[in-house]
Amino acid sequence: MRVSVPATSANMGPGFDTLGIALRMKNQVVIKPSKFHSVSLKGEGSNNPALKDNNMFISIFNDFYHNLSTKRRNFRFEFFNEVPMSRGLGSSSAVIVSAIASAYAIEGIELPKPKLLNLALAYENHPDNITPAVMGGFNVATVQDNEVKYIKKDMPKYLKAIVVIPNRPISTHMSRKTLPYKYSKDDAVFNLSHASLLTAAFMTENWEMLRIASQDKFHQKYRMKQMPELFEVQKTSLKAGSLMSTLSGSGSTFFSISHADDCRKIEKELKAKFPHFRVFVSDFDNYGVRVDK
Ligand SMILES: Nc1ncnc2c1ncn2[C@@H]1O[C@H](COP(=O)(O)OP(=O)(O)O)[C@@H](O)[C@H]1O
Ligand SMILES: N[C@@H](CCOP(=O)(O)O)C(=O)O
Repeated sequence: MRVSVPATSANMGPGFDTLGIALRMKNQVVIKPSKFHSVSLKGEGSNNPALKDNNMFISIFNDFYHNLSTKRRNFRFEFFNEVPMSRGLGSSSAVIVSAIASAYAIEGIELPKPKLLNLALAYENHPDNITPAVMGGFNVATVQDNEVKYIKKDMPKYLKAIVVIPNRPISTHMSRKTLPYKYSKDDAVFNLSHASLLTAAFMTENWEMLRIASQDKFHQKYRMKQMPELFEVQKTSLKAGSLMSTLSGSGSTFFSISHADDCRKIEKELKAKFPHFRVFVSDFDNYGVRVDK
């Protein structure tokens, strides 16, 4: 059985804890019944031996598997990870979503995506990464009475993401602590109006509006101060023709969107200016978590 979950970019500027989008890069796990428990890792995390013994995926999988099954089978878990950890690309959401989906699938129990999304909420209390991880596409999400309420929009193929991954991580947990405890009414209205405009721009495919609508006063500048080169990444990307360029989740990755015709030029300029960062073009994912039995 194989489960794959896409990377996600949350916030998208002003949509703090609300907006998120799924990218084509993904984490995959292949699970096979086996005599003994074993774990193999390829890609991101493979140089971290601790992940073989103390792995968030295995502990969430076990929580669900032990609840769903009376049998005590052992499994071989083969991980193929493309989503870097603590870089603002939703690695923890990818792990949570794939572990829950895997436990149900291995027991042959149907798990509708909205139910999976609500189960994932117990492990990550903001819905902006888990929603696109489960559903794919661009999503607006909120939590009401312990349920995620969301609206999804598929992304067109003629738009691409340009992803800049710095060589240093930022932990989401630590990064949230750097944010102000309170915001002024002006800042609240600024973010409310920009997030609303950004959402409307996605829904109506008014891409030229993204540059203005993606501005934020809630979190980016506080977080980007931890890695000041990110201000230059944003400037370079916008100058080279991006439609929008925002911190991805809590960082450190920077996420831009452009027309397909412009993406290689933007990628080239970012690569030339930031040779120590990983820069690449990605398609969007419109499907979300995928289970192949
Ligand atoms: N592939 C993985 N396998 C196991 N645990 C993972 C994996 N990816 C992420 N994690 C867990 O998630 C944590 C990173 O979460 P977080 O700081 O929220 O990063 P991100 O911004 O990528 O979601 C890691 O320290 C690790 O505990
Ligand atoms: N809304 C959250 C999003 C965190 O995303 P991640 O990919 O960095 O885990 C936040 O801004 O803290």
